[in-house]
Amino acid sequence: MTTPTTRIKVAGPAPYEVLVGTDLLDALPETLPDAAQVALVHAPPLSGLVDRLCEVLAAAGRKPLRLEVPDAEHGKSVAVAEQCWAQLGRAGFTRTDAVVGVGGGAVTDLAGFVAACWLRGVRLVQVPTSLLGMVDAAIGGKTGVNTAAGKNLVGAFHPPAAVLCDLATLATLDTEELTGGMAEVVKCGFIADPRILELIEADPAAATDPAGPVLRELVERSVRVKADVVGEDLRESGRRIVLNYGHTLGHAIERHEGYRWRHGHAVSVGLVYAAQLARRRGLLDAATADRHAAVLSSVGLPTRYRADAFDALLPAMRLDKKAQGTTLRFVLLAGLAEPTVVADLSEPELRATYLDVCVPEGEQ
Ligand SMILES: NC(=O)c1ccc[n+]([C@@H]2O[C@H](COP(=O)([O-])OP(=O)(O)OC[C@H]3O[C@@H](n4cnc5c(N)ncnc54)[C@H](O)[C@@H]3O)[C@@H](O)[C@H]2O)c1
Ligand SMILES: O=C(O)C(=O)C[C@@H](O)[C@H](O)[C@H](O)COP(=O)(O)O
Ligand SMILES: [Zn+2]
Repeated sequence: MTTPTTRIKVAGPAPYEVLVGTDLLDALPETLPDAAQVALVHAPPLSGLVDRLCEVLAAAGRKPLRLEVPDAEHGKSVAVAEQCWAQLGRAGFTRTDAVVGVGGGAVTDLAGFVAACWLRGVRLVQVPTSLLGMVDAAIGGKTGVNTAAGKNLVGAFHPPAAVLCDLATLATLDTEELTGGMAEVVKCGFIADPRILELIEADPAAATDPAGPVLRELVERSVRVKADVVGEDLRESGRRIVLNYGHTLGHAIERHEGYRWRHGHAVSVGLVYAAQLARRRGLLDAATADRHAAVLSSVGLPTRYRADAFDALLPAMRLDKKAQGTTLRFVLLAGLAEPTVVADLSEPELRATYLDVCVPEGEQ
């Protein structure tokens, strides 16, 4: 069923719109005026959707170029980006041509990085097809790949010219992937829009129904939170850091798991950890801290991690992009929707709080 399209503006040096609705795929050519060639970066699970986008582009007189890449985090590497650049070179891709990322956050991060580097930056449109991609990864211009050193350590800021969030594409998304996306939705609830938390708490099943109105409202609210922040601070020189709530431990867990854990699942544990750090500090009341695990587990997200992992996680946390020199910086809450940055956390404090989020020995 076709539904009205919501248009959410993202401010900044080159403003753009995030469109949320259904049947948005036909809108792709108009987001790319003058592009003769359009490279569609996608993983195998989205090849059917890319067939349709190729037809739409061809009907509009554009030449589509399919760049199929390995799925999920396997595609998010310098080696895969290099293969994409080789294909762009063979096709004679110029600065008036464009790159489109079609898929989950891993593909939109990779496609963005490919576009940011080719000829030092060509036009990019994102067509996110996972919940996480729609509410977070495809918006705001953070692009990048993983390296042996860690998660997203190589990348560039390269905002898209448009983002098309076609909710109908969520119909084929695996339930666990949808659940992963809910971690970033919950993050938006805690850092900026508590109505998100109320909607999930009122009916977690409705909140995770991909065809239902509640999920649409959650997507729109989360997009507004992200758009508001990145529109003000594209390059993370200030406020944007709040979007990293839960990610210091989250990224360390992803690396520790060799990227076999989903991003959202790792961030979920990271959110609970950050809440407990704030509670121990006396920054956050116990009820709001405990609300984190309650709302995250209500939608099926994990809230605990291995008890024996802290010594491996700490050095990974130190590689976080928020670190300044040897000082780790955490985004914590000083109240509901009151994010703040805390830099003076000691190792004993980090270790003691880890006990609050770890699975007891013997249950791992
Ligand atoms: N740039 C940013 O601001 C930002 C923000 C948040 C997360 N991220 C990154 O996003 C990535 C996680 O994204 P994700 O959770 O979307 O995971 P993902 O990209 O790995 O996708 C998960 C799986 O779902 C499949 N999939 C996606 N859409 C589908 C659909 N409609 N139907 C069927 N299968 C579909 C994918 O092919 C993949 O197998 C991480 O790499 C994370 O670092 C980036
Ligand atoms: O957009 C942002 O800024 C974020 O921090 C959003 C995060 O959800 C996202 O996972 C992002 O990729 C993390 O960025 P990083 O700079 O910590 O790699
Ligand atoms: Zn994230």
